[in-house]
Amino acid sequence: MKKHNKKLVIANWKMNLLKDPAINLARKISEAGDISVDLVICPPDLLIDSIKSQTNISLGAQNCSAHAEDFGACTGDISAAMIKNIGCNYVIIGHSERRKYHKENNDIISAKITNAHKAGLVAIICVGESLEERQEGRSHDIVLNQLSALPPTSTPENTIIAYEPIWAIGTGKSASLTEINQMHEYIRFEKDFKIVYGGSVKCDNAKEILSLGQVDGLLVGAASLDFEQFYKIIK
Ligand SMILES: O=C[C@H](O)COP(=O)(O)O
Repeated sequence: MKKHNKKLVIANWKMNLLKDPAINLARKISEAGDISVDLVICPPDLLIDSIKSQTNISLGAQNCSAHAEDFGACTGDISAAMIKNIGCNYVIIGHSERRKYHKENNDIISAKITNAHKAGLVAIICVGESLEERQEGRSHDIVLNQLSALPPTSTPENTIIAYEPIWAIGTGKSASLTEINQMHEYIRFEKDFKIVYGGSVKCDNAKEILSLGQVDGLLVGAASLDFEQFYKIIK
């Protein structure tokens, strides 16, 4: 049974935008009226401080360190405590691009979620199967295994689950409404948290996806980089 009424739209800018266009986009979004959803933008880390100081948008990071300490000899890492300190309230963890390019497994993802919770951040945990896994009928098992990375600190208040089938990310082919609703229902049976959908969300399919009973919101990649399109989504 769906319990969460307010829709949430999370923009994942990934590794895109230089400083000036990023600030311009964030300011346009911040100053836009008639926004009917809760909104979170996850820019590249280097842009967070500038956007924080020039807009009133709620912000998140796209990753955090798995290291157990907030500070230390961990070259290139940014801790959850640092992300919180710079003014973010959210962090995306376990995106399929990080699972693929950085070989993140359940142990690493679990450590990152624990760190996010300890820092007072809401962890947005990405789960989803590949096309091959779906065709083999293993979607539920894959997602269930990914959900097992959630540490005992996870609650509906500090954790959001993003269902992102890998075959729908950046392909222009989103999952069908039935596929989305069924997987969200399955996830909710395991974890009754806020569950958002990601994967080729555009202005022309966002409304019907958001209207699904099991969908609490969206995680938007490419379409969040274009103001006109993103505004139609959040309006
Ligand atoms: O985090 C966002 C997802 O990877 C979706 O990306 P996309 O909207 O470009 O398909």
